[in-house]
Amino acid sequence: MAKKQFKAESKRLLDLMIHSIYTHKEIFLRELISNASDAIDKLYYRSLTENNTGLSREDFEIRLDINSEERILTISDNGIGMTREELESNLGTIARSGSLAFKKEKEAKDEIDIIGQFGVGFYSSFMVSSNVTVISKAYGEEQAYMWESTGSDGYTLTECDKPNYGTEIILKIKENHEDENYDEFLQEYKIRGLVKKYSDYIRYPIKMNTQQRKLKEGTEDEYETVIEDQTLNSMVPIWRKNKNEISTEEYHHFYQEKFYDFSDPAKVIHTNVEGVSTYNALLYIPGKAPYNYYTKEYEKGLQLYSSGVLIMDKCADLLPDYFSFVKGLVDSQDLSLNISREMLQHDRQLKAIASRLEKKIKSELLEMQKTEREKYEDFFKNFGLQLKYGLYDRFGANKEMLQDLVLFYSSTENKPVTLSEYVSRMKLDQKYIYYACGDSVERIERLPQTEMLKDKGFEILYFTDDIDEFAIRMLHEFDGKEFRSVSSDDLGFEESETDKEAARKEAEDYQDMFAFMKETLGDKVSEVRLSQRLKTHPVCLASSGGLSIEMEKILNAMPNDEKVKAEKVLEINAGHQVLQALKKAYESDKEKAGKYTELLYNQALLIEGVPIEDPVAFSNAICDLII
Ligand SMILES: Nc1ncnc2c1ncn2[C@@H]1O[C@H](COP(=O)(O)OP(=O)(O)OP(=O)(O)O)[C@@H](O)[C@H]1O
Repeated sequence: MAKKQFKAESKRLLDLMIHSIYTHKEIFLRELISNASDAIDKLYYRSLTENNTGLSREDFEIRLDINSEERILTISDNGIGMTREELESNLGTIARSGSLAFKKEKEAKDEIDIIGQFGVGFYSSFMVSSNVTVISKAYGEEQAYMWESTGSDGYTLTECDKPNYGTEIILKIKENHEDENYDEFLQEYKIRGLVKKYSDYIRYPIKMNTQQRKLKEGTEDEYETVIEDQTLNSMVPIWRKNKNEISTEEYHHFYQEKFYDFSDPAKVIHTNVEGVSTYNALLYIPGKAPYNYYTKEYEKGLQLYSSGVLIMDKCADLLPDYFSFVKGLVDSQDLSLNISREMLQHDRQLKAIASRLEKKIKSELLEMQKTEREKYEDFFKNFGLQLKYGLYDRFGANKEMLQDLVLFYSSTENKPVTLSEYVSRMKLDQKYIYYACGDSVERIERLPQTEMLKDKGFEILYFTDDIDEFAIRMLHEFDGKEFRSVSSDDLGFEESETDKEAARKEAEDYQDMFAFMKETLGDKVSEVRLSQRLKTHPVCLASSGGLSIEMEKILNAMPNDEKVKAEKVLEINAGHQVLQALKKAYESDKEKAGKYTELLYNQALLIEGVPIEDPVAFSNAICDLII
């Protein structure tokens, strides 16, 4: 059976394409400039492969011209141009890319950087123009041609005059519309901004006659407007330069301009990778956390460039959440872009790049931790919380990546330390990595629960952020050592048999009294017992379940109705006189013993920073004692 060709209503197809591919009208300029750059690249390629062209790289340029009265914007280039047939096939056939064909035919060469591949970019000009005229003369040809279309009812192709080879795209910009402002595409300021945004790193100069206010010659305070030919683009991207050609100031200046920060970055990471995925990346770790960093408004992501053209301003997939503070950009020729160049078709290459960047960021941070400790501590003050959220996130799946980067304040070093530094200092008889939780270092410093551990010379990590204990629970252990809260049931002390026996006997002596105290407190505590961890303080609270008292405090402060309850144990210091006073009261006056019990329990809550249930009753009980 004879095969039939698909038929397409080209007018409808064009309309559909113009209005559905791109989300931002302004990208038409990026597309036309990219085409001009491709055309120049093709001619430049020819000059490299043919000896007698007499062309050199400096001869090439792209020009923009605004005629706001006539509503005309012109983009011209002195590239390879198009013959009649090429105009017909390239601009008369939707989705035919002469550039892709060229690239395939010539195979990639270092000096050229062809951008076009889908054969649709040109038509984006109809998003902003009521009429598009293309005047083109192919290099080496005598005759120039004019292609003209309104984008809806076909095109005309006629002979015309054009002195030099190259192409001119003349756009008749649409009239303003109720909800569309087209006038802006006739404003020098806007056009200059668009070139900077999307086409700053096109490798040929993009020139425009611009109006400049200048001091009138021979005067001191008279100004005049002069027309000056200006190159609008930077051309050579800083990240494609050799590292040793770039000064720290240059790196910092670029950062401040591009990412709107007043302060210098804490670290610059510049990497050029070749291999399975080839890319350049220039990353910065900010010196200060942006004011909205820990809010929902903060958007993470790196700028993504393909062959020097901006594809995406904030590509979130390039950064994991825990490194969301990193700013910067990635430039790669290997990306499979979708037709609008607004997204990536499938993210395999992107994933590969992201995973390498992640490792690079980690190794640079570790290096900073090792060689520039103060700077690292500053960095951690800014972004440490995010790293700790990262540890907690996804049930600790990022443990390997993050556990070496976190710092906690140390009771013995009096400064933030890493987990491996802690482990390296652990005593021979020390079973666990100890930690204590509280609102501030000063407050934890005074916690009775830390007394015995400190006395034995054990180091304690102070957890002052709400997330700390949750994050560490996800870690479970570090370097084979489990974490233990100073308030937990078992602190892992090695006790001799005689000590154990003495403790057992002592506990037996108070068994009945503790049962009485437990009964008095009801389900507020799960047990009353002698303490292993106190030295001078009379009482403290310990927790015996999976949920610590600190976690209870944090979870209950969250804005939801579900309240949780940690299992609390009231511990009494065996060496404190209060125990004898209690015993005396228990034996002679049960009512008094009951009051003492309530008082001690409330005291323990206060020390812990947990609000007491009935402050009035508590203060009355103290008054009763005084009277
Ligand atoms: N200024 C120009 N000079 C020479 N040829 C051009 C010019 N502009 C467009 N062309 C030709 O027209 C073809 C179609 O252009 P169009 O912008 O629609 O697609 P493309 O650039 O190939 O691909 P993409 O859709 O990815 O941009 C190009 O491939 C190129 O061969």
